[in-house]
Amino acid sequence: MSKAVEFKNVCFSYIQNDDENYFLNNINLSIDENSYLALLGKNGSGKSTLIKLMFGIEKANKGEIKIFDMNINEKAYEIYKIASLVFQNPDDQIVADTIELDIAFTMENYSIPSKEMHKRIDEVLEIVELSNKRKDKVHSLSGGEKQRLCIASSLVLNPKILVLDEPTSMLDAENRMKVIEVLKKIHSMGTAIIIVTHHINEIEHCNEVVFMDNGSISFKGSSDEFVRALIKNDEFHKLNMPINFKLAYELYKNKNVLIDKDIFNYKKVCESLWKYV
Ligand SMILES: Nc1ncnc2c1ncn2[C@@H]1O[C@H](COP(=O)(O)OP(=O)(O)OP(=O)(O)O)[C@@H](O)[C@H]1O
Repeated sequence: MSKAVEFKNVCFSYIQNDDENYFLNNINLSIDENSYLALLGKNGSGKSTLIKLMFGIEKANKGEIKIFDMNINEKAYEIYKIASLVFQNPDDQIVADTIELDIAFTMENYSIPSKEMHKRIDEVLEIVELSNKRKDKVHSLSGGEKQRLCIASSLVLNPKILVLDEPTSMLDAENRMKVIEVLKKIHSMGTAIIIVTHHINEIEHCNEVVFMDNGSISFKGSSDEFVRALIKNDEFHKLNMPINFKLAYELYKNKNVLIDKDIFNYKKVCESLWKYV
């Protein structure tokens, strides 16, 4: 299986010529091409920094970063064809007045023929469920729709990996779910996904989790393993845990009952709780 992302012994500091106090110190990370990975961690733990390095927005002081076997420092143009980044705030990303022009922008940069461009705009709008808004002005969209437009624009070149930095942080629960449904669809079509998020329940849809703490990777494993780690280990409780995890943690600690498989099913979590109250 190909590696979508590989970090080898990567060190990075925001302070120039600082070779002693790296913020990211010796990061080794390997992400498979079929991964749907959640990147978690407290504020300031280094999640966005890792993403910026992945896209060459910041340069590593030491080590090597490869996207599908291509070095980010040598093959940036080729990498941007197969790797797309979606920012937290859609307004940082949207460049045109209308939806179709915004989606066309990247394709124009890569000189895609006009006929193909029109076809691709239809396809990506269908994926994000905005087909009926093709001719609309961007300013008429809701926050959730704008975020889905950014996802559509990031899909035009059919990327092999899509990276999203807190795409749901500005959205209400309903719009968050819509974005998640779109991401599930994109993953099922064969695109690797990395999503930075503070919403722990979003790991339900992921197959892998990376947890960052103060510039280091302190956990990498399957989402099932991470669920069990959250329930069993005190160390993660500095996070803002959702109520289902808090209840599961208390049940495990006080009654030695482990609710891991049903953790995302509130009814089942409550049923387990009722037995002990
Ligand atoms: N351009 C910059 N110059 C200097 N320091 C920076 C810069 N960008 C980020 N930092 C610092 O690097 C550290 C990690 O920041 P980063 O944005 O990667 O964290 P994060 O985990 O994404 O946080 P959040 O969840 O709040 O978005 C923080 O201490 C931050 O202040």
